[in-house]
Amino acid sequence: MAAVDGGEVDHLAGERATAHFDVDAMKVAWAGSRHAVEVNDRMARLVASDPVFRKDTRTMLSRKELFKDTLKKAAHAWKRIVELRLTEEEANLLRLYVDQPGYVDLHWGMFVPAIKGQGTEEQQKKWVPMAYKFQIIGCYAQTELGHGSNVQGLETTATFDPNTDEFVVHSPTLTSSKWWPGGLGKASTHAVVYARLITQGKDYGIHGFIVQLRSLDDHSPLPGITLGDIGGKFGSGAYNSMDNGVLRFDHVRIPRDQMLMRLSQVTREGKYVHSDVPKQLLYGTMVYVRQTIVADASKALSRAVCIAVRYSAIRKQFGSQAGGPETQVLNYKTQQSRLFPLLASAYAYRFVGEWLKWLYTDVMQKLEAKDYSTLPEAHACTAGLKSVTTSATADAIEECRKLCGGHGYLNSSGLPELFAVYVPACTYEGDNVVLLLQVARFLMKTVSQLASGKQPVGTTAYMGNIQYLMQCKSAVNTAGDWLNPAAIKEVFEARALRMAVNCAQNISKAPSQEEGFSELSPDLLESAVAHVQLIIVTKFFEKLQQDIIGHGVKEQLQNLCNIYALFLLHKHLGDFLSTGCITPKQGALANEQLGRLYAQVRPNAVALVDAFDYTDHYLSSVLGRYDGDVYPALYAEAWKDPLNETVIPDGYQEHLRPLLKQQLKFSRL
Ligand SMILES: CCCCCCCCCCCCCCCC(=O)SCCNC(=O)CCNC(=O)[C@H](O)C(C)(C)COP(=O)(O)OP(=O)(O)OC[C@H]1O[C@@H](n2cnc3c(N)ncnc32)[C@H](O)[C@@H]1OP(=O)(O)O
Ligand SMILES: Cc1cc2nc3c(=O)[nH]c(=O)nc-3n(C[C@H](O)[C@H](O)[C@H](O)COP(=O)(O)OP(=O)(O)OC[C@H]3O[C@@H](n4cnc5c(N)ncnc54)[C@H](O)[C@@H]3O)c2cc1C
Repeated sequence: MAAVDGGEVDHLAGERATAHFDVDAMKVAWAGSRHAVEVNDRMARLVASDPVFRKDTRTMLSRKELFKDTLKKAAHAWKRIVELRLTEEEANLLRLYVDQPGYVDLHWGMFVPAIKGQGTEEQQKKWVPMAYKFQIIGCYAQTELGHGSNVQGLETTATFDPNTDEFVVHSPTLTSSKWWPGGLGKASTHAVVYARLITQGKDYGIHGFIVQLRSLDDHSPLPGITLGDIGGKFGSGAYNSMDNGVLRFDHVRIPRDQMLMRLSQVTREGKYVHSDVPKQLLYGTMVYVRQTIVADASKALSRAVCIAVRYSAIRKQFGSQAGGPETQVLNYKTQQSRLFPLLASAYAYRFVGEWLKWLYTDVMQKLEAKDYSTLPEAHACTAGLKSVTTSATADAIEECRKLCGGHGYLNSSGLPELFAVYVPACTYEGDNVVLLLQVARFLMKTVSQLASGKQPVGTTAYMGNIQYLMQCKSAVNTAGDWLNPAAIKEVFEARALRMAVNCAQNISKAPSQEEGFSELSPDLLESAVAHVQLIIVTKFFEKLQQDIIGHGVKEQLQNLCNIYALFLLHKHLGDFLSTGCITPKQGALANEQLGRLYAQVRPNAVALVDAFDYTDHYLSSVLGRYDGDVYPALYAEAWKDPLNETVIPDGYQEHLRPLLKQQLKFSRL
C-alpha cells in the first residue's frame, strides 16, 4: 500500500497499481461485450473532442442561452450522425455522451416508440420515416395540470365528427391543459396526445392521437393551439435545458386516421372497435421507457460513484502525527461503508438493467405472437425496478456529494448538476410510490392465487416454495457463511414472501379488499421493495453464473454482489428480524462480513470505477478527473465564473460604495 499513501498529483496511478484484476476485462463485463466497449469508447471520444459539445460553462448560462445551446448541440449531433453515417446504436450513444437533456430525448425516447407500439403498419409507414429524418419533431403529451398518475382521469377530449371524418381535440377545463411534456414548450412540431375518445355519444376512455402543433414553415402554433414552456425547474442549468411545456386545444380538428389504431379503431361511420389485445397495451410506451430508465440509473450512479471514489483517494485529512503523511479519506472505514455499497449498487443496477432489457424484448416477441401472459410481470418488473433504482440513485448522488465534502457542493464537482438532472426520475414516467403500489397489487394477486394451487412463474416463482419459505430458519453460523449465495437468496426470498403474505392476511381482515389495500399501503410499499430487491440480488447472482473472463474479474464481482446483498440486509435489518428470517446474531455476522468485504474492495476501488470507462468530458467533474490532479483544476475553474470577469463587481458603485462611505450613523452608536 506504499503507493496508496504517496501524496503526489499522480496519486491515482498508485491506486491503479494496487488493483487485483484486469481492468480491460472488467470494462467488457460492465459494458456487456467487447463490441460495446469499443463503440462506447469511440462515441464518447467523438463527443469529447468536439468543441460544440463543451459543457464546462453550462451552469453559468441563462435559461435562454442554455436552451439555445441545447438546440445547437442537438442540431450538431444530428449533422455528425448523418455525415458519419452512424448506426442507430452509435447515434444513441453519441446523444447519451452529449449529455444535455433536450427535445431529442422525447422525440426518440417516447414519440417514435409510441407510434411504433400503438400505430398500425400504415401509420408507422407514414409517420416513422418523417420522424427518423427529423422532418417532424415529436413529444409525448399525456400528463395534464390536474392529473399525471391517474391516467384514466385525464380530461382532454377527442370527439369524432362523422360529418367531416375528423376528431375534434379539445381542452374543456384549465386542469385539462397538457402540462410537463418534454420538448413541447418550444421545439416540437407534433405530439402524441392522450385524450378521451368520444364517439356516438359514448366515452371510450384514453387513446393516443397524433396532433400537429406548429407550422412546418415558420414554427408558429396552428390555429386553436396555445402552447409554451412551463417555467424554470430545480437547480441551475440541469434539466432547464428541456422545454417542458403546456398545451391547450380549442376544438382542433385532426383527420380520423391520426388516431393511433393498432389497439382499437373508429370506423368511418364512427363505430368503436376494440381488437382482441389487452387494453393495457395502451401503456406500452411507459413500460418501454421505464425499462430504459433502469439502465440510466446505473449510468447516473456510476458517474457519481466514479467522482466520489477518485476524489476520496486524492483527498487527505488528519492522521499526520509528527509530520507524517495525512490519511486519504478513502481509508476511513466510515467513508468505505458509505461509498462501497453505492459502488456495488452501480454494478447491480447495470446487470439488472441488462436483464430487464432482455425481459422486455422477450415479452415483445411474445406479444407479436399474441401471447399476453407475461405482460403483468413485465409491468411489475419495469415499474418496481424503475422505482427502486431511481430512488436509490437519487439518494446516492446526494450521498456522493457529501462524501466529497465542501468541494462536492461546487458546480465544478459535477454533482449538483447531476443530482438536479437526475432527481425528477423519481417522479417522471410514474411517481415511485404509485409504481410500487402497482407491484404490490401484482404481489397480492400472486399470493391469493397460491391457495388455488396456481404455480407462480418468472420473478415470483420463489413464492411457490411457500411451505418451506414461511418457516425456514437461516443456517448461518459464522460471518463467512454469509458468502454463500444460497444463504443470501434464502433469506431474501423468505423476507419478501413473508412480508407479502403478512400484507395479504391483514388485507383479508378489512371490510373490503379496496379498504384493506388502502389501509395497508405503507406496508405494501415495503413488501414491494423487498420483492424488487430480491430480483436485483438474484440477477446479480445469475450474472456471476455466466462466463466471465479476465484475471480477477469474477472475484471482484462476487465481492460487489455480496456487498450489495449484505448492505441491504444491514439496512433493512428490521424486516429480516421482524419476519423471523434471521436472528440478531446472524444480523451482526452479516455486518462483520461486510466490513471484511470493504477491506477487499479498498485496493481495487479506483480500478473498479475506471472500468466504467468514462471520459473526463462525460464526467464533467474537477473532482473526478482521471489523472486525479484535482487542486489546480478546482483553482482554475473558480476563475472562469462570470463573477470573476471583473475585479470590482457590478453594483459596487450603486450599492457597495455608498454603504461603505455612508455618513449616517445609527443614533445609538
Ligand atoms: C446519466 C443519465 C441521466 C439521464 C437523465 C436524462 C434523461 C432525459 C430523458 C427523460 C425523459 C423523461 C420522460 C418522462 C415522460 C413521462 O413522464 S410520460 C408520463 C408518464 N406517466 C406515468 O407514468 C403515469 C403513471 N400512471 C400509470 O402508469 C397508470 O395509470 C397506473 C398508475 C398504472 C394506474 O393505471 P389504471 O389503469 O388507472 O389503474 P389500475 O386499475 O391500477 O390498472 C389496471 C390494470 O392495468 C395494469 N397495468 C397498469 N399499468 C400497466 C402497464 N404499464 N403495462 C401493463 N399493464 C399495466 C394493472 O396491473 C392492472 O392490471 P389488473 O390488476 O387489472 O390485471
Ligand atoms: C422532469 C419531468 C419530465 C416529465 N416529462 C413528461 C413528458 O414528457 N410527458 C408527460 O406526459 N409527462 C411528463 N412528466 C409528468 C410525469 O409523468 C408526472 O409528473 C408523474 O407521472 C407524476 O404524476 P403527478 O405529477 O400527477 O404526481 P401526483 O400523482 O399528483 O403525485 C403527488 C403525490 O401524490 C402521491 N400519490 C398519487 N397517487 C397516489 C396513490 N394512488 N396512492 C398513494 N399516493 C399517491 C404521490 O406519491 C406523490 O407523493 C414529466 C415530469 C417531470 C417532473
